[in-house]
Amino acid sequence: MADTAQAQELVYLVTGGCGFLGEHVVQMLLQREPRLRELRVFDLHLSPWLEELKTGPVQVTAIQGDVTQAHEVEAAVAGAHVVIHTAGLVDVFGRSSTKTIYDVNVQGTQNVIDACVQTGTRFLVYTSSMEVVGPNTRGHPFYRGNEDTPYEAVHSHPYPRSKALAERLVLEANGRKVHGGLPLVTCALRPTGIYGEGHQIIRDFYHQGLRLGCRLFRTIPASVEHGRVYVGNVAWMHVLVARELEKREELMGGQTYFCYDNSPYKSYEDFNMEFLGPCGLRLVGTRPLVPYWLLVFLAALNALLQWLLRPLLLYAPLLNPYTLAMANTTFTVSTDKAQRHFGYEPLFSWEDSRSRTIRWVQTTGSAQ
Ligand SMILES: NC(=O)c1ccc[n+]([C@@H]2O[C@H](COP(=O)([O-])OP(=O)(O)OC[C@H]3O[C@@H](n4cnc5c(N)ncnc54)[C@H](O)[C@@H]3O)[C@@H](O)[C@H]2O)c1
Ligand SMILES: CC(C)[C@@H](O)CC[C@@H](C)[C@H]1CC[C@H]2[C@@H]3[C@H](O)C=C4C[C@@H](O)CC[C@]4(C)[C@H]3CC[C@]12C
Repeated sequence: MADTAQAQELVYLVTGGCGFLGEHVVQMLLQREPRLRELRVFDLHLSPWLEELKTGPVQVTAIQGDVTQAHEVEAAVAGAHVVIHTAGLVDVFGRSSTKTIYDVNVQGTQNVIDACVQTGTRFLVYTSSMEVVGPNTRGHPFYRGNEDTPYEAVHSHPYPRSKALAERLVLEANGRKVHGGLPLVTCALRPTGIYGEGHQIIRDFYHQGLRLGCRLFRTIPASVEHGRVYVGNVAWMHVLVARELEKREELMGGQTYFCYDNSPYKSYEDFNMEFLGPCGLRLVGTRPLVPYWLLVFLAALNALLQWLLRPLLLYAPLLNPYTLAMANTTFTVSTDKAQRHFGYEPLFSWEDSRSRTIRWVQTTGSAQ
């Protein structure tokens, strides 16, 4: 728990606080925000671990709610000093309808903004995504770019489109007068591919490898870099930006920041092997074992099967046209904007991030 030498008078709200990133943001706030009096955790699905947090010095208020319901959001926001909005539908596998993705990611974000304005909450941090930039539908590489790198952000998939629209709503809301007459101060954080304890996709790859005789088969060229960032460092950036937003509102208000740390630049599959290798898996092939055209065909077949089977069951494999295109397009960031604007430095080294993730994957293997 954080040192309580400072007066505890702040109320924070974390939407999506029971999610993969949200849980780490909640824990990081409790450990590193000494001014916290109350921490509200708002989520559609509340997790049992919340109960363990209710014995500490900070009042942890679990709120089961839906960001698409404006009245529920307003009730949760009322009285909060800061809102960290991580709630979202992260779906690139075709599990949810386009409407549902927009309802949650766009309308839900609009509801959070409106609630801040109506209740007088002045500081809003939004969890955006690298995908609001790219990779774009043209497959243009984004090689170690930054927040100012020119890039044609063109999307067709509902998830990146919804994130881009939501981010624009948040940034445009910066400066709006909230109840009480003071300006709303907003900013958006853009994590690249987050990894770490609780990451469902790495768990899926691990279990897939176990089923294939402790092997995974390379499908992506090793030369295609994909940006990755440790969940603890993303959580730390959220806590830091929320703290500094009040002191530096002129500089930080309305800004976007990529989330970054010292995780190495590797292909998506090679990066995953940093954790899956020590857990007993090996990646077969120094280059893709099947030709790209065959992967395109298989991805399209998966999409067709998903559509045909939808009335009967949800078929949502990792390989689909969108995930294949993403994995095959270089997208990495190299920036220090967060350091320059609010003094961000990664809290966890690459070595620490890696060992923590390996330990977690090893526990999930026994828990399958
Ligand atoms: N995972 C990544 O690699 C990654 C990368 C960049 C950005 N992001 C963004 O980070 C945020 C969190 O992502 P995550 O990976 O932790 O996903 P997640 O699915 O683990 O967490 C999302 C949380 O939001 C909650 N939620 C969903 N719909 C809701 C609703 N209608 N009302 C209230 N709560 C709702 C879910 O219950 C869940 O707890 C998302 O906004 C996502 O776009 C994720
Ligand atoms: C089946 C193979 C082609 C395999 O290599 C596919 C990997 C694929 C599931 C992932 C490749 C890139 C990932 C995405 C990326 O890390 C960034 C994202 C942004 C974030 O906001 C949400 C998650 C994601 C879309 C992430 C999802 C998995 C990949 C597509």
